[in-house]
Amino acid sequence: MKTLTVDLGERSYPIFIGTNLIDRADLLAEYIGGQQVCIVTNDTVAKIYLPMLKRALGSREFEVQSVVLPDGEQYKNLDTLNLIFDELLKSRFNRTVTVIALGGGVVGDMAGFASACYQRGVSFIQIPTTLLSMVDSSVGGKTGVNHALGKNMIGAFYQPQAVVADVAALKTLPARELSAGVAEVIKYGIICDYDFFVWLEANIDRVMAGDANALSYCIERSCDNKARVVAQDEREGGIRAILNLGHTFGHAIETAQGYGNWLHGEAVGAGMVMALDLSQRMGLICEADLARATSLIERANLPVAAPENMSESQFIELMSVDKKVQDGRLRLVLVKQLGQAFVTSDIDRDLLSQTINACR
Ligand SMILES: NC(=O)c1ccc[n+]([C@@H]2O[C@H](COP(=O)([O-])OP(=O)(O)OC[C@H]3O[C@@H](n4cnc5c(N)ncnc54)[C@H](O)[C@@H]3O)[C@@H](O)[C@H]2O)c1
Ligand SMILES: O=C(O)C(=O)C[C@@H](O)[C@H](O)[C@H](O)COP(=O)(O)O
Ligand SMILES: [Zn+2]
Repeated sequence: MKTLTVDLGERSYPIFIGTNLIDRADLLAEYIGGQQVCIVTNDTVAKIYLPMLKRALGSREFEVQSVVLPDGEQYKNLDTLNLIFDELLKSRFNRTVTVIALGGGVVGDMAGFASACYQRGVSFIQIPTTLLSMVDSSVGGKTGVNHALGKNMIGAFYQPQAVVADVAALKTLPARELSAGVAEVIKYGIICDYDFFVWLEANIDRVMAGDANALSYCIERSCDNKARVVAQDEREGGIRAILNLGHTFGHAIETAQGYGNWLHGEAVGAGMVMALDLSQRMGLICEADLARATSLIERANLPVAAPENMSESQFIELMSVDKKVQDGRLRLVLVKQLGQAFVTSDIDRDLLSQTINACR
C-alpha cells in the first residue's frame, strides 16, 4: 500500500492506494470519529461492494446505515442530495457521524456536499471505486451537485478525513468508464507533468488493457500531482484552475447533451483537444504537440471533437456561466507547452470561434 498526503495544515489527510482496501476496517476505523457511520453509494456499486464494507464495519461494532442513490450523472442534483439528509435524520445521526462515500465521482461529490451541509459539517471518508474518482474527484475537496443551467454550480470546498483507493475495484469497471478516467490522467501530463505525458505515450496500451501495475502508477502519479496543486491553492484563487483544463468546453458539452449522455471524462477529452487547438491557434504550442496530445487522447478511446449538434452560440452561452468567469470575462486554461498550463482571460474571440467550428 502506498500513502500520499494532501498537505493542508490542520485539514491535511492521507490518500491510501493499494489492493483489497475496501474491507480494511482497521484502516477505516482510524478515521471514523464516533460510533455512527452512514455509507452513501449507488445501486450499481452497492450490489458489488456494499456488503463487504458493511461486514467490515459491523465487525468493529459501528452503528452503520447506508443510503443507496440512483446511479447516474442525471441524479447529481439537489433532489437526490435530500435522500442522504433523509437517511441521516431518520437514523437520528448527530454531529459525530462519519459519512463514507463508496462509489465514483458522482457519489463522492454528493456525499461530500451532504457532509459539508449536515448539521453544518460532519466528517467524511472517500472510497473511490472508478479510475476517475481515484485519480481526481476524491482528492481536493470540491463537492457539489449540478443545476440544469450548469455543472457543479451548487457546492462547497470540503475536505475528507481520508481517501482509500482500492485498485482492485477497477476490475469490475466498464471499459467506457475506464477511458473516462484516463482523460483526467492525461490531463496531469498536459498541465504540469511532461515526463508523465511521455510515460503515458509509451504505456497507454497497458493502461487501457487494465494492467494493475500501470493503473496503480497512474493513480499514484495523478494523486501526487493533484495533491501538490491543491496544497498550494485549496480554494482555486489561482494555480488550482489549471486542473480545469478542457473543462470550460467539456462542461458546456455535458450540459448541452443532457447530464449523463456524454460522460464527464469524455467531455474533458474533447474539451482538452479544443483548449489545445486554441492554444495552437494563439501561437502557444506547435502543431506537432497538438497532434501528440490528440493522438494520446484518441488512443484512450475518447472523443477528440465536440458533438456536431452544438452551435457556436450555444457553446459561448454555456461557457459564459463557467465558474472561472471574472467581471464578465471568460477565463480559459491554455497550454504553453506540453506539461505547462496557465489561466488567461486574454482570449482572441475570432480564434475561439475558429476552434469551436473546427473541433466538431
Ligand atoms: N470533485 C472533483 O474534484 C471532481 C473531479 C473530477 C470529476 N468530478 C465529477 O465526478 C463525476 C464523474 O465521476 P465518475 O467518472 O466516477 O462517474 P460515476 O460516479 O457516474 O461512475 C461511473 C459509473 O461507474 C459505476 N461504477 C463505479 N464504480 C464501479 C466499479 N468499481 N465497478 C463497476 N461499476 C462501477 C457507477 O455506478 C457509474 O455507473 C462527474 O460528476 C464529475 O463532475 C469531480
Ligand atoms: O479539483 C479541481 O480543481 C478540478 O477542477 C478537477 C476537475 O477535474 C473536476 O471536474 C472539477 O469538479 C471541476 O470543477 P468546477 O469547479 O469546474 O466545477
Ligand atoms: Zn474533471
